Amino acid sequence: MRTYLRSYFATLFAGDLAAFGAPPTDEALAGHIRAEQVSLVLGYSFGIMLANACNALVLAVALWQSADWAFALVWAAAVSSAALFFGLQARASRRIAKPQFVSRRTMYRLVRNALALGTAWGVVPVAFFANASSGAQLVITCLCAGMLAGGAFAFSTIPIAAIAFTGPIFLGTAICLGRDGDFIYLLMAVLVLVYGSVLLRGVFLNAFEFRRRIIAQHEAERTVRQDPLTHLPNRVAFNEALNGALNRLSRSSEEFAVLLLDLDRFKEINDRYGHPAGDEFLVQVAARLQRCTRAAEHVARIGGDEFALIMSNLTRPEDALAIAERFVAAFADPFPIDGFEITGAISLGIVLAPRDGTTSHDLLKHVDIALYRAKKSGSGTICFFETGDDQSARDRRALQHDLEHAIEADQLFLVYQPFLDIRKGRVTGFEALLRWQHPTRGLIPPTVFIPIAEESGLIHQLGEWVIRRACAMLSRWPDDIRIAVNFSAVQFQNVSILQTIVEALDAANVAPNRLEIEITESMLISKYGSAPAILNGLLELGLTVALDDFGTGFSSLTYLRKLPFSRIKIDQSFIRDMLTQPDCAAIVKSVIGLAQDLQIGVVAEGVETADQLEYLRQTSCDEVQGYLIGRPMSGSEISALLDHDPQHSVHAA
Ligand SMILES: Nc1nc2c(ncn2[C@@H]2O[C@@H]3COP(=O)(O)O[C@H]4[C@@H](O)[C@H](n5cnc6c(=O)[nH]c(N)nc65)O[C@@H]4COP(=O)(O)O[C@H]3[C@H]2O)c(=O)[nH]1
Repeated sequence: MRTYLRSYFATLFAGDLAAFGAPPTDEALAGHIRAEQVSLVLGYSFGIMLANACNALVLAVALWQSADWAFALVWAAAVSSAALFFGLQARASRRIAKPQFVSRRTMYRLVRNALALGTAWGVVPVAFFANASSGAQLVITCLCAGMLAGGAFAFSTIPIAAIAFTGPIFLGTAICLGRDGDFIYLLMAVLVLVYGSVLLRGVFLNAFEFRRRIIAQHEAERTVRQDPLTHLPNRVAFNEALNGALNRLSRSSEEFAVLLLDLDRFKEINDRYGHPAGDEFLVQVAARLQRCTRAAEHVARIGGDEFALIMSNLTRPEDALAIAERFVAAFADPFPIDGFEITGAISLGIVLAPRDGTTSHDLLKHVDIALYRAKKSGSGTICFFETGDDQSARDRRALQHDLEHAIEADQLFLVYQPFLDIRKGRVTGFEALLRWQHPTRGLIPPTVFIPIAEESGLIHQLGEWVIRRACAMLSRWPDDIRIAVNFSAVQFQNVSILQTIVEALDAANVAPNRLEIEITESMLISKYGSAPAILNGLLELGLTVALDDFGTGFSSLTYLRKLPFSRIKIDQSFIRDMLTQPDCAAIVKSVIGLAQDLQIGVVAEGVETADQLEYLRQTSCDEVQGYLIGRPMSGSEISALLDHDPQHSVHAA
């Protein structure tokens, strides 16, 4: 019972209408309602307090001739200075941004102040009415009535504060009127009672309506600011929180950190296990991330697989690192979804404000750059932003700018690396590899500029150029020679590539089966929806498709069964180590066996030594490619080579 009463009174004095039968809310929402109530009261406070001070002075003047003038003067001085003090305080706090949450303690203080001021006015009829002149009595009556109405209006959203303020005035008036015993005064007392109850009823109706409106508005805002899947704050809420943190930084130098997290290989999970499983994965990730943070901090989901956290009041950068490490550790255990154990991982970028920026634009740009470096360094990496990062981002942008003009400036060219049929000892074709001769930076390798082209979308233009150039070159070579062209995952976004291929083959007048497209494993499970359509389109056109870098990506055995590849290319990392590491040798042997069983060709990439070639010959590998057979060469070198040896019997060195 005691606990019940204690909790009831705590709710009552916190201005919560649940104490008067309204449905209870959680503390976060209750705090938000209190913030709205207090903000409204503060809005009126300065004017009302000024009126209080004036009224107190009017009363002192009206009682100047009365026997109680000295007490009235002291009373008026105390009330008007208290009213002015509170009024100025209210005005000052209005200048500060409106809080989203107000504690119960603040509301207790407000109710207490209302009671104190109400009591001060309640004293007036009791202490001064009897000895006052009839004119002064009229002034007292008017003032009390005005105070009652004003108080009820000011506290119309907080009934308990309205009761605390008006209650003593009603009581004082009732005592004053009842004490005399005069019938007219008794009638007046009844009138005051009726008047009071109508006033309070109005206060309650208004307060309930106000609360209902705030809750509805809060719900609406929550849907705008909340990610519907994970129920975490979304990008809108995150941006607001970031602006709030920046405001606090400028006002009170409160430092903070922004952590940006990206799920590694989320697209693969989505594609492999289906979208419902992908959604469930995100929900579980959100819950694990939220468990790693401090109570007042909320991880936000700001993109498909991107999460962010603002760590306010940061004392040391190590604190941000500690949370980041907790995030990484949260992925140690797999996620149980639909009977599967799905493993996940994240990469993280961190910026510190003000060190890394004092505007949201700079901070977001820099955290993105830090995340980019983290992702490049591999899963589970955490990177703080470094000034050098900015330089490398600028470099990337400059390179992208130059790449935009590289085709028309004739800076791109293809080199060709041969495939050797081991059994026949002759060249069967060449892989076209793109090169960029930059006017000032020299020769830039594709591993540098292809990712930039992919990120910027330039790859479509580049890819089309490569296809046309490769087909044109192919037309100069014998009919039994094929050419292989690399395809990026991004190119699978653009169905028009099929048209380009048809046009290029037509223009060069070469048979489609001489053109091979090399795609990587990761492309098969890429996010690009049109991938299967384009793959089938390629096959329908009569092209062959090779699976590049086999063994380095996600297991694509299922795809091997589903899609009619003509060749698998074993990644060079396995070839490099197969003579020293038994596991690599086992993988090479089983991939060759697999290709034979599936009746498709198999090429070993990166063959550099005669021993490697011999081993591959013994394991019945079909074709090899690597520096031992030939480095990438220019078109004219290849033409000269083929002209010189019509049988293409280029033997290994
Ligand atoms: N250490 C060693 N390396 C060898 C050996 N034999 C060949 N290589 C290199 O291995 C890479 C093989 O190409 P990739 O796996 O398709 O990997 C290619 C491919 O993914 C991409 N790329 C090249 N040209 C194009 C293109 O036109 N379009 C697209 N989308 N990507 C391209 O750039 C990657 C790198 O190309 P490159 O720098 O030309 O590097 C080439 C080649 O020069 C060897 O015996 N030892």
